[in-house]
Order: sequence, then structure tokens, then C-alpha cells
Amino acid sequence: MADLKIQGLAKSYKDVRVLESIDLDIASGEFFTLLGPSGCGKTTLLRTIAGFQHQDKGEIIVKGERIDNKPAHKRDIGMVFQDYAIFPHLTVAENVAFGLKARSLPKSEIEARVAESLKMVRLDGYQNRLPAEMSGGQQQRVGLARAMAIRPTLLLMDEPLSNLDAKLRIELREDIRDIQRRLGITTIYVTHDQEEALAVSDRICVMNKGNVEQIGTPFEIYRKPLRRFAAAFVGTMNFLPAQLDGGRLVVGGQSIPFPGSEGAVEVAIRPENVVLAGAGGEGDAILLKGEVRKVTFLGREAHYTLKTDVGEIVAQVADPEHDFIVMEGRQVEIRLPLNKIALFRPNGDVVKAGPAR
Ligand SMILES: Nc1ncnc2c1ncn2[C@@H]1O[C@H](COP(=O)(O)OP(=O)(O)OP(=O)(O)O)[C@@H](O)[C@H]1O
Repeated sequence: MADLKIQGLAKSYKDVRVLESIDLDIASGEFFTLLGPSGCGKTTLLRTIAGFQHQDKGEIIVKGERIDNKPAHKRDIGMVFQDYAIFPHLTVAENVAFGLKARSLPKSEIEARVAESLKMVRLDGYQNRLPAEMSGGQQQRVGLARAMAIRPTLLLMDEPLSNLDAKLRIELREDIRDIQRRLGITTIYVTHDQEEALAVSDRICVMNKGNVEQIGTPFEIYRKPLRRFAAAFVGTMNFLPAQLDGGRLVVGGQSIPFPGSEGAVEVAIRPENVVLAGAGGEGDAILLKGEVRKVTFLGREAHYTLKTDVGEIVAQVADPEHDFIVMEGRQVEIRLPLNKIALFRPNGDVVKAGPAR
């Protein structure tokens, strides 16, 4: 049974529709991420599940029971916020104990759970500190310990890493993932950071303008986007205008057999799937000529920005040879292997998902 089922959830602020009609099924123990640009409705969806605001339409069902008419504190949900939201005048231990006291647990049980939760987030020994005496990363660990101490059915996290620097973000996201796996707690995580979403999630829900664009594993979302929006939002994607005409795919001056569909499309291909001539490559491919406009050397790889007749293409070359680096301004042949491309309609629908493997 799904741990959390959301059906037809809609929400407007005054006249503005922020959630259109959201349906989600989240399995027990799943790490499920809402990913999308600023303003797409992620926070609104999360806050509606938490009970901080009420939907206009739809249902929220946890383990078979409707919870959307219950007040927030009766929903058995732990929440971690972007700005930590821990009490500055309470010690670490008092912060973690806060939700437990509200539940009137015996003192010994509270002490045991506080100790256990702080150990889990690697903050044992910090019981008596005040939040001001701790780093941002440590304060967020307190936020996590507080949310987990109540042993909630659902853990909701709203951009918990946004206020931390890059190194700490990676460290804490690994910790969050480890703790979540160990406890098997069903988690909904909000982020606008696609790399973070790919790194931590069991499944990702890509949202845009109050709608779900695609739900899938990180692999599926990255490798087989089924909507142009998901293809463009997650990772880097090259898009080139093309036409399906009389059973052929026409790109620039080239035409390749492609039966079954007609009309305007865009060819989409990831930089790592673009092959520069001289780097090998067999099988059917779209062949283009390009001029190297810019080379960005990144150590393990280099990015080539190439100007072609049909638009700019970025190619990523792993383990680049020195020769490649010095070729700004040179003409190169570009192969776009057919089994690595996807095709999208102007309305964003997929015609061909790619790449095939
Ligand atoms: N209380 C409110 N009153 C009116 N409009 C609101 C309110 N809260 C949010 N909105 C609007 O609803 C839309 C969705 O906001 P929401 O915070 O859910 O998006 P988000 O995807 O979480 O974005 P962000 O990553 O910036 O937090 C935005 O256009 C926002 O301006």
C-alpha cells in the first residue's frame, strides 16, 4: 500500500492557481523528491501535506486514512525547514525534546529519545549548547534530530540544505540519505537543485507551474525524460530544431530515415553523448559540421561549445587529449548517434525517448 496517496490536490492563492491537480503515490520507506524551479508550487504542496495550509480540492491519505481534515500537530509528520526554525533560547537538547514534551511522554523516555536522536545526527555531546554557538550545518542537524525524535510516519524536508555552503551541502545530504535509509522513514524532500535531487532520491517528481511533468527514478529522469521540461531542467541538454517529413528526420541539410511521425520537433542530446570526429563512433548518426567556439577544460573532462548551422551544441569529452584543448576556431565533424537522441514536440511531448541502451 502506498504510504502517502495524494489525489486531485488543487490550491489557489486568490485568483492564482498554484497547484493544478496533483496525484502522487509514495511508497513506504521511499525518498521522494519534489524538484522544480522557484515558484512551481513545491513548498505549497509540502505545506499542504503538513497541514500548515488547506487545499481547495483533493485528498491526502496516509496509510489508508484521510489526514487532510486534521490539524498539523495531529498528522504525525516531522518537518525540517530551510531556515532551521529551531528555538534560539533553548539548548540543543531542549529543542529536540520540544515535540516530545508536547506529546506528554515520560521524562525518561524523552531523555532516551533526545540522546538517540542526537547520536543519529552525530551531535552527541552538544546537548547543552545554544543554537548561536553552532554552525549552520550543526543547527540543521538539530532540526533533523528534532523532526526524527517524534518518530513520525512521514518526514517532510523543505530545501534543508539551501543555507549551507557547497561542501557542507554534500556532506549533510549524504547523512540525511543514510539516516533515512537506516530508519526506512517515508520522506518527501523539496529542492530546486537537480544535482541534489539526482543524488539522494529513490524517485523524483519534476514539477512545473503547479503541474507534475514527470515522475521517475533519477536514472529515468536523466536518461529518459518524457517531457521537454524535464529534459531541459535536469542536467544539460542540447536542443536542435528539426522536422519529421515523409518518413525522414530532417536536421539542417541532413535527412535520415525516421518513419512513423510528422511535423516540427526538436532533437535533444546530452553533451556526453555528442561525439566529435576523431573520437570514433559507429552506427547511424546525424552528422553536422561545427566550429569550436570555446573550450572549457575541467580536468577529468572538457566542454566544447560548437557553432553549427542548426544552432549551438555543447559536447562533453571525457579524458580530453591535449590536442583537443588548443583547437578553438577549428572546424570539426560532429556525430549525434541516433540511439542517443530524444525528440520532443513544440508542446513538450516526447516523440522518441532516448537514449536507448
Ligand atoms: N501565501 C501566499 N499568498 C499568495 N501567493 C503565494 C503564497 N505562497 C506562495 N505563493 C505563490 O505561489 C506560487 C508557488 O509558491 P511555492 O512557494 O509553492 O513555490 P516553490 O516551488 O516552493 O518555490 P521556491 O523554491 O521559490 O520556494 C508562487 O508564485 C508564489 O509567489
